[in-house]
Amino acid sequence: MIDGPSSLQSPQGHHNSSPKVRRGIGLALCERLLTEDDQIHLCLACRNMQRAKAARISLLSLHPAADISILQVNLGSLKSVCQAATEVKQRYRQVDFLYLNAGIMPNPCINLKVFLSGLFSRKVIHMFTTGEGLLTQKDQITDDGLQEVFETNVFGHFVLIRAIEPLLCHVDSPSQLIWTSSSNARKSAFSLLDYQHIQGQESYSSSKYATDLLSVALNRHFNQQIRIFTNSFTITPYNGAEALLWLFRQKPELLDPLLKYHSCTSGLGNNYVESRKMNLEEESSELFYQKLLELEKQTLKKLSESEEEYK
Ligand SMILES: NC(=O)C1=CN([C@@H]2O[C@H](COP(=O)(O)OP(=O)(O)OC[C@H]3O[C@@H](n4cnc5c(N)ncnc54)[C@H](OP(=O)(O)O)[C@@H]3O)[C@@H](O)[C@H]2O)C=CC1
Ligand SMILES: CC(C)=CCC[C@@H](C)[C@H]1CC[C@H]2C3=C(CC[C@]12C)[C@@]1(C)CCC(=O)C[C@@H]1CC3
Repeated sequence: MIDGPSSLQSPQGHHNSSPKVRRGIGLALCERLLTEDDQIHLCLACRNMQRAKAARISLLSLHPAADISILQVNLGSLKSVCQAATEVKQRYRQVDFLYLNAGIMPNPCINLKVFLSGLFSRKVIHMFTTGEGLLTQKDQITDDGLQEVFETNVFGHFVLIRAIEPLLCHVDSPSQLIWTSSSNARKSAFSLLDYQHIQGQESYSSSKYATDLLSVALNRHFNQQIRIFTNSFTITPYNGAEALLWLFRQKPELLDPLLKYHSCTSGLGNNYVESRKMNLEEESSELFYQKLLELEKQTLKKLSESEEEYK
């Protein structure tokens, strides 16, 4: 999911006659961005239009003069991602900020053994801030034949970025792409040989590590125009939006593409941003990027062939 001035943002789901506004990090970010600058144009990219409208109304109740539009996108469907990209290209000439915030962690289960041993070890704080090795998930396959967590958290965003690339790369005013990773990203959960995480049970950690790797490769390929940020465990969505808002205020050329920017909250409840070096090799990021280009080629070909069949 995406968001930002002259760009896009967070989706909401479920078929419901009176949809409630889902108060995640995406909506908190929109509120904070509009408080910072109510002249921006926000486009909320959401998978469920009812909930997108509810989010828009909620934002307008706080910022009545704000310019907010909505757009439908389901990141777990390549067809939907391609349609959304076409729509974005029709509506806008340039996207200044692209926030890729959507992410799922389906059916999480706590590994009690890891939790109990972590509780009585020196790593207890690390465990509570990263959830490292603590959670397993049950993944499933999408209609595109991909792992759902991988497609939603990584590949859907990747295809979208590439599809709207002409709106992002302007020499005179470069865009900022801010992709939500996590402190839960873990190198050992990811494998280049199984980047969709078909074989493991830590698809979320794997997908967030994949995000970190891709941010580095995208930054290189898009001529230093991409920056990544990550959250730690967030006590409230408002706190979780801290690094996202901080990045909105930064000059991209002063940021280091090998750092992740974490939203943190002190014991006294003060929010701050901390940068930490990512645990990755640039060579792996490039290899992964090439693999995704290949996957994109194959899956888009399959999609257009199946659409031809229906004609
Ligand atoms: N909460 C936390 O502690 C942390 C969160 N993060 C990351 O921050 C981001 C936001 O998290 P948070 O606000 O807590 O999570 P939420 O579950 O509240 O929000 C996630 C958003 O992603 C959307 N989404 C899910 N699947 C799709 C899809 N297929 N297509 C389009 N949109 C989709 C959801 O839409 P819908 O309403 O339709 O489901 C929802 O709006 C995620 O990337 C998450 O991984 C990182 C670190 C910590
Ligand atoms: C008392 C009791 C049963 C505590 C369990 C706590 C855990 C449920 C949390 C401790 C650290 C948390 C955490 C996350 C989820 C919940 C915990 C595992 C995330 C993995 C959520 C999504 C992220 O992106 C990062 C978070 C890191 C910390």
